[in-house]
Amino acid sequence: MPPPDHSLVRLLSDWLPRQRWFGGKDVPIDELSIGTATELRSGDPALHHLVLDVRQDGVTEHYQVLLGVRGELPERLGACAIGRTAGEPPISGQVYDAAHDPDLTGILLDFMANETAVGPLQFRRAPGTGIRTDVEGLPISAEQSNTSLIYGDAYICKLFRRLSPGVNPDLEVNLALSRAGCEHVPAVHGWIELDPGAPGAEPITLALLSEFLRTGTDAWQLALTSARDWFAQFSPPGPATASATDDAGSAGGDFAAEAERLGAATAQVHRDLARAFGVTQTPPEVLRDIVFGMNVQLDQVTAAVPELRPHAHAIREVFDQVAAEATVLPFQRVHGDLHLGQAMRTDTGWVLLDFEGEPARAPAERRALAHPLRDVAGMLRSFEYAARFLLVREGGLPAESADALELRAQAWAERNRAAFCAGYAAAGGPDPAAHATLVRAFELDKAVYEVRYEAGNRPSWLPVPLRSLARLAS
Ligand SMILES: Nc1ncnc2c1ncn2[C@@H]1O[C@H](COP(=O)(O)OP(=O)(O)O)[C@@H](O)[C@H]1O
Ligand SMILES: O=P(O)(O)O[C@H]1O[C@H](CO)[C@@H](O[C@H]2O[C@H](CO)[C@@H](O)[C@H](O)[C@H]2O)[C@H](O)[C@H]1O
Repeated sequence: MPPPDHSLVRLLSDWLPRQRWFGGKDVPIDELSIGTATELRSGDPALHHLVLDVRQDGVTEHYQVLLGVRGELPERLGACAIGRTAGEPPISGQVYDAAHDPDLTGILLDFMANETAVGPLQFRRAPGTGIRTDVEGLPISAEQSNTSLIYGDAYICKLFRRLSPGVNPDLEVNLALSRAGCEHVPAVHGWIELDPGAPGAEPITLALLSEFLRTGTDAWQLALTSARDWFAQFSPPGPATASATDDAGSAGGDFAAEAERLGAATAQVHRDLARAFGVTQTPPEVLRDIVFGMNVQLDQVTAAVPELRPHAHAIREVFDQVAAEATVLPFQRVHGDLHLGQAMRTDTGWVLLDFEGEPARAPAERRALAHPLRDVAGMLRSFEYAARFLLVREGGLPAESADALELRAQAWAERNRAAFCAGYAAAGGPDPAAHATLVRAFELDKAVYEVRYEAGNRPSWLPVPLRSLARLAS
C-alpha cells in the first residue's frame, strides 16, 4: 500500500481532537502519523483500518480508527464525515468514521466468523462458538472512552479506541471467566487483534465481541430509581429523626435484596478469577508499597484540587494505619474499577462488565494482582454516589434541611452497602466487616481517584466524592 497522503493526515489531525473518545483534548497534537493502514474492503464504500500514532507533550499514544471511503457521502453519514482527501487511491474521496456505517461494520463480524487474517490484523472467533453474520452493527449512543457497536440484539462489539500494548484485560478476563463457565459475565464470541511486528511481542487487542444482554438493565439506573423513591417517600417533609432514617427498608423500590445478590455475584466472580488466574499470598511489604502509591495519588490530587486539602490529613492517617498493621494477604486478579455502572441486572441474574480497570492507570497496574476487597470498596463508593448524586444534582427533593437530607442519603446508602457486604460474605468472599480498616482505606483511595476523575471529566459532579469524603475521612 502506498504511504497515505498528507492531506489525510491533516484531515485526521483536525477531526481527532473533536472525538469524545480522544484522551488528549486539552493538549495540542505535536505530530500525527499513520502507524498502520490495512485495507479491509476495496470499492465504494471502502473500509480501511488505521492505527494513528499521536504525539502530544512528548508522549505518543495510539488510536484506532475505522475509515470509510466513498465517492460521495450519503446524508445519513454526514455527521461522521472527516473530509475529502485529495490523495491517490486507495484512500481517495470522502472519508468518514465507518463505525457509523452499517454497510461496513458487518465486515468485522464476517471476518471474526471466518477467522480472517488481513495484514497485521487477525480476526478471531472464540473456541466453540458460532457468529451470526445476518445482523447490522450500529454504535450505541452512550459511547465514552471506547466505541461499542450493537449487532441486532445478538452482540456488542467494543472497539478500544486508545490502544494499550498487549492483551486488553477486558478480553483476557472475560475469556478466562467465560471459559471457566462463570455465569456473571457476558459470553465472549470473538475479538480482533493486531500483530505489533516485534519478535515475541503480544498481540494488541483491538476489539471484543460479546453476547448482547438484551434483558439487561444498568445497576446505576436501578439504584438511582430506588434512591429517588426513598427520598420521595418523605415528601411532604417528615422530621429528620433517627427513626425516619432507620426505616430505609420500607421505601418503595427498595434495592437492598438486589444489592445483596450483587454482592453474592461479585464473590462468585472473585472465586472464578482466583481459580482462573491463581492466588498469591502477598507479604506485608507489598501492601505497604500499595499504601505508598495511595499516598502519591493523594499528594497529586491534593495539589491539583484544592478542595481535597481539608481531608488529606485524616485520609493519610487511615493509610498509615493500614501500612502499620500490614500482614500477609491473599492477592488475585480483580475487576479493578467496579461500580454500579459496570453491573447489569438480567432476567437470569447479575452480570459484571468492563474488566479494563481504571482508565487512568497504566496497563501493568490494571493487570496487577490486588486484594478482592478493593472491588468491594469500589461498589460501596457507588452506593454513596447514587444517594449523593441526587442530593447534589436533583431538584424535587423534599424541602428539608441539608442535615435531614444528608441523614436520608446516608440511610439509603448504608442499607444497600450493608446488604451488598452481607451477600458478598455469605457467598464466600472475605468478610468486609473483618477487614474494616483495609476497606476504609480502599474506599478513601477510590474517593481520591474520583475527585481527580470528576475534576477532569465532570466538574459539576465534584461535590459528590467531596461530600462523602467529609464523612468517610472523619
Ligand atoms: N454485553 C452487554 N450487553 C448489553 N449492554 C452492554 C454490554 N456491555 C456493555 N453494555 C452497555 O454499554 C455500556 C458501556 O460498556 P463498557 O464495557 O463499560 O464500555 P466503556 O469501557 O466504554 O465504559 C455499559 O454501561 C452498558 O450499558
Ligand atoms: O466506567 P469507566 O470504566 O469509564 O469508569 C470511570 O468512569 C466512571 C463514571 O462513568 C467513574 O465512576 C464514578 O461515577 C459513577 C457514576 O457515574 C459511580 O457509580 C462510581 O462509583 C464512581 O466511581 C469511575 O470512577 C471511572 O473510573
